[in-house]
Amino acid sequence: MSLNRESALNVAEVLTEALPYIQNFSGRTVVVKFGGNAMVDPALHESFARDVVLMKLVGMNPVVVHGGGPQIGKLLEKLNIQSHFINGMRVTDSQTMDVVEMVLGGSVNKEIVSSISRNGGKAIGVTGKDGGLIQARKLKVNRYSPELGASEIVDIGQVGEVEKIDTAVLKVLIGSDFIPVIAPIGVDSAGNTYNINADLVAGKIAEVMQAEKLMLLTNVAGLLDKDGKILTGLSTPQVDALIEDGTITGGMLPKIACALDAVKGGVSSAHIIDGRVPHAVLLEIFTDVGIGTLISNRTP
Ligand SMILES: Nc1ncnc2c1ncn2[C@@H]1O[C@H](COP(=O)(O)OP(=O)(O)O)[C@@H](O)[C@H]1O
Ligand SMILES: CC(=O)N[C@@H](CCC(=O)OP(=O)(O)O)C(=O)O
Repeated sequence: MSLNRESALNVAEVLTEALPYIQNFSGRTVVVKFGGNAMVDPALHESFARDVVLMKLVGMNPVVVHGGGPQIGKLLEKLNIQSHFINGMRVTDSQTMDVVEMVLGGSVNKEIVSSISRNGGKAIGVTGKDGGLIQARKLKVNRYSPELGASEIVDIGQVGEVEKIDTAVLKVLIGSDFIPVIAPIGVDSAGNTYNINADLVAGKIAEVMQAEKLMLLTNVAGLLDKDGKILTGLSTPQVDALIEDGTITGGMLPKIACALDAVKGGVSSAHIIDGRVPHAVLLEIFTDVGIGTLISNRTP
């Protein structure tokens, strides 16, 4: 692409504006969760990969955790396997688990690794089974039952929560300048495999790595109120009230919970941002343009 003098000056301006951010974040870990909904558009997939490569080139340590809910849904549908969600979690029997592992650990993971490689980065794809990265246990889900008039624990199959992250494999990869690309599948000490919501994995990884930022890319502009306005800078009690009055539901539930947990656990800030915006990651990191919902340990 050739630039005229005016646009070349704009480029120079943008680069100098980015300088303090590059200096501040150099050597810091940034965990980026690439949601399944945000990755359906090939052009956006490519711009995401370029952003990650650029972050690495300017000295940050990006760690990618990916979802793949819609991609899992498509294959289940093809195979005529019914699927449903409780509290934003996919009910996972053993047949569904096989499909989840195939899609997350296989096609989706390798597609992201390939697009990062195509754009000049060195990525390595792993699932939580590799190097014992994600030790999991069965998730107990509490759901309000109108029949009982109280909440009850429901069994949603092989759905897990993170018990422990063993960072050894991540440190080896980052130390050798690879970009880790992580599929949210965990395993327990008995060898049982678990399907884990990708937001929860991203939050825990950000916490144990004491990341500078946790960025959750999704298919909405951020956390929205009932009128569709973006909410930002929220405290835990405010979030609890929004869950209680039904403003936050479905896939936004694990997202907001893990963002709050991550900042409580020492991550400087968590961002829920619109993955449908080209270069959403770069805009968030290198500019003052506040996009999406920010949750930081500086909120009241
Ligand atoms: N208050 C809210 N603000 C924004 N999105 C919400 C809210 N409550 C529920 N949602 C739903 O959460 C979805 C995002 O979660 P999810 O579908 O799991 O995305 P991803 O695949 O990116 O993880 C949105 O598309 C929206 O349907
Ligand atoms: C337990 C559970 O719900 N696991 C998710 C894992 C993938 C995921 O989290 O994908 P997104 O980020 O695209 O939603 C699922 O089976 O869909």
